[in-house]
Amino acid sequence: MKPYTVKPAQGVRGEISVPGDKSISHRSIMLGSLARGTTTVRGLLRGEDNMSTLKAFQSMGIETVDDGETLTIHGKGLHGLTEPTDVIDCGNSGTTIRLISGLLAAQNFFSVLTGDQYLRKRPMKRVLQPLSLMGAIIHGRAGGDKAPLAIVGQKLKGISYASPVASAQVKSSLMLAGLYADGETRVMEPSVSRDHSERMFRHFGADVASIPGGVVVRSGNELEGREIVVPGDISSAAFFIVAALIVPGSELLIKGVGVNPTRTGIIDILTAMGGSIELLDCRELSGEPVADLLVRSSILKGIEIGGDVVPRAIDEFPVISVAAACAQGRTTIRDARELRVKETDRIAAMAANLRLAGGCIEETDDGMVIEGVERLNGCAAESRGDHRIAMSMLIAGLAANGPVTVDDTECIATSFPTFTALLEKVAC
Ligand SMILES: O=C(O)C1=C[C@@H](OP(=O)(O)O)[C@@H](O)[C@H](O)C1
Ligand SMILES: C=C(OP(=O)(O)O)C(=O)O
Repeated sequence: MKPYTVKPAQGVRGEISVPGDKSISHRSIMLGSLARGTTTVRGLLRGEDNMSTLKAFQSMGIETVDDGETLTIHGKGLHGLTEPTDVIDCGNSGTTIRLISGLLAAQNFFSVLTGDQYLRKRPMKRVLQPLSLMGAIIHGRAGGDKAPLAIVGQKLKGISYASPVASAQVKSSLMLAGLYADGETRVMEPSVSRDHSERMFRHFGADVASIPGGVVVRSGNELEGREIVVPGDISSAAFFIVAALIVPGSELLIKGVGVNPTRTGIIDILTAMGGSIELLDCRELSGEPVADLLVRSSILKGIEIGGDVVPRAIDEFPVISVAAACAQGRTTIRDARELRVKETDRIAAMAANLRLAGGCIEETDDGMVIEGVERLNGCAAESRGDHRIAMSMLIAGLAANGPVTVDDTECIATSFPTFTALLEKVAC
């Protein structure tokens, strides 16, 4: 347990850079390992989730050198991984376990994947079921839905799969399997999820193409080592964007944030609520759009949120619920049932925590209804071991009328190890 307390702030001011994008960091380690030759990654997120991915590839014979600035990966080509001699521990990372399940299903060796107490409760059938259609042999607890997973690598065949959920993890897992499968692998999704895999596959020379509502991968191309620069994580920037909007007297510049349109739901939602967020100096890094964000405190208004914007902002709903609790009027969030199967049930966790802070919030099956209050209270909040819940409640503390203490903030290291240091830098 590592409690942390945030006191009400007079403003959130200055200039910061947030650490590298978690999704892009995972994919750069994976594709760098599968490519021939050297890949260099600058701006890699060194959070616990990404370190789980890095250790997984090291345990399969990949050599890496990290000088603190650049991670160098000595890739061994598509068929260069070796059988891990022990169980691979994916820690808290859904992205690690789901993506590498697709990759390992196609290797000529046996592997076992597990994770922490939270990851072992999360559903895996969403990837294992389509992988089994490709010919994968994967056993898991709870009828094949929960880790630990035992994977007996096989020759796979391409399939055409329409995923019932918009999930970049499902899509990417099948894309990785598709690098090895006979023929082509098509994945369709009900609305667009983050497309970092598509962009990075292309960057490394894989045969990948966008099709209406999805993506197609053909096996055959070797991947070639590349130089990658990872942009700042918009999911991490989101906490500071909301902080600057809800604390009066704020003006914050967040430099070098990834603004891939499949991730900018948070900007669209907060702008629709009346938030002042300017995109400055838009540019491109390794095939990903980047901008500096200038955020000024704003009077927010409640809105209706649902549909296609939801997967484009999926990790941001905990902090969006904080913004909604500080807005005028009612915010309704729909179509966000996926929040119930993240590190924790994020709908239940935010409803309980915001109520402790004097918020007026009702849970629905697939979202929440939040009535804004004039000012949140100080309170003792519970992270439930979920990094995004911990950070969201600390942001709520900046705008509350008394201190907010979060009971356990160790989990923040999952995605944003420098969070409290940056908070102390900009909160006045
Ligand atoms: O592919 C990725 O990097 C991720 C996809 C999302 O999960 P789902 O695919 O389950 O929506 C997101 O919540 C997660 O933090 C990262
Ligand atoms: C849900 C998340 O990640 P993952 O699924 O990789 O554990 C997250 O970072 O909010």
